Amino acid sequence: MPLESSVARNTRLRSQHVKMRSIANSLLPLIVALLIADCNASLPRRNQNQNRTMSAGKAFKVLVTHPEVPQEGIDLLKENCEIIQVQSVPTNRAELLEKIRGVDGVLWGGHQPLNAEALDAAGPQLKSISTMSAGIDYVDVPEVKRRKIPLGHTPTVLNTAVADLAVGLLIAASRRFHEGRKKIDNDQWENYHLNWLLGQDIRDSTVGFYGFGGIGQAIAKRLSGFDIDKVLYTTRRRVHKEIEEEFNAKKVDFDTLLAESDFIVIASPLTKDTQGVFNATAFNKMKQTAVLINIARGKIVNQDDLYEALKSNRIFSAGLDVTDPEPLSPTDKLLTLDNAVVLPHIGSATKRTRADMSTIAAHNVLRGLAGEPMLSPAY
Ligand SMILES: O=CC(=O)O
Repeated sequence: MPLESSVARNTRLRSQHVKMRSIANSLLPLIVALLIADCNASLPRRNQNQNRTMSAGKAFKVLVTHPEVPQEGIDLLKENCEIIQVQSVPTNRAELLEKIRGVDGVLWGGHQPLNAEALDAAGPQLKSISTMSAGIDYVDVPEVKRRKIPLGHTPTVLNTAVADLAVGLLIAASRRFHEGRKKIDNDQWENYHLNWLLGQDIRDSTVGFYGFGGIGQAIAKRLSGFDIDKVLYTTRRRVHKEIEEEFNAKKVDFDTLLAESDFIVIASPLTKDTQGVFNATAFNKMKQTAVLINIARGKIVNQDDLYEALKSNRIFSAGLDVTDPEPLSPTDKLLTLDNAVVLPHIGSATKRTRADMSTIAAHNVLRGLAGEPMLSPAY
């Protein structure tokens, strides 16, 4: 039998990896459902016993810090816990600090600071907290850790919603949607010019990811249908070889990412190391035709420098779901630009995703109360 050539072998292995990964991806919702079912089965029994020994009432008091947390999560908590809920929107800090006093668990349903002030107000009996977000830059994690309080968050369930939106922004920014719409509004429809509103092609492009975790990979998966040439990524740690193979992705340093990418997608957490890294120096290293997408956190970009880079056409355009600050003022200079597509931080804003986020957050809280590992621990 002829020996298989190394090219044929690599192709076969790559196709096996892709198949395995696609099976794993399609099983993900099932795995989450099974985990949830497992929680449903185990936690009530445990807590019913605790209720019995406590003889009356629910075992735990849980504060939900937002009145609009989807019912799915509230119903889960209600089975075992007495719920106290903040009623004000936007959250009134005084109400939150008053209601948090003496609770055992907290479902932190907004992006207001979760810090020593809130933890002190709660008191030492607090044993479990979950945010309802992937990013936790508004949480003083060292302070929560120091008090040994389990902390959960809700990554993964929002990957697809955020990735869909990122692709939308990438197309909108590269094909000048915002500028085109303004032309209609201003009665400047000039399509008798052949070179009117020409954009950047996605096909054959190099897409660079600053941060290549679950959300970055979900975006790359979607873009693989757009005939892109290659994926570069900059992260602290290299991702698994199988993932690199699946997306034809290569880890590069930041300067290479800037210099070689046609599209740069920011998909990393905001930390002291990532804050402001996309500044004038970085924009000056990018291609003049480059499109910048940010679905992560506004503060990773120096927004004044971005404004200058867009205004002077140093880079082609930007698509931003996140800004600094949020909400952005309606008079912000960024909004005057034709080549900036700006959205009001709606990456995870779909009905199903919000419901899933509340479900995972509720299970995190219940598991923390039961002294069990959370579904998605934040540390
Ligand atoms: O930005 C949204 C999140 O971090 O969940």
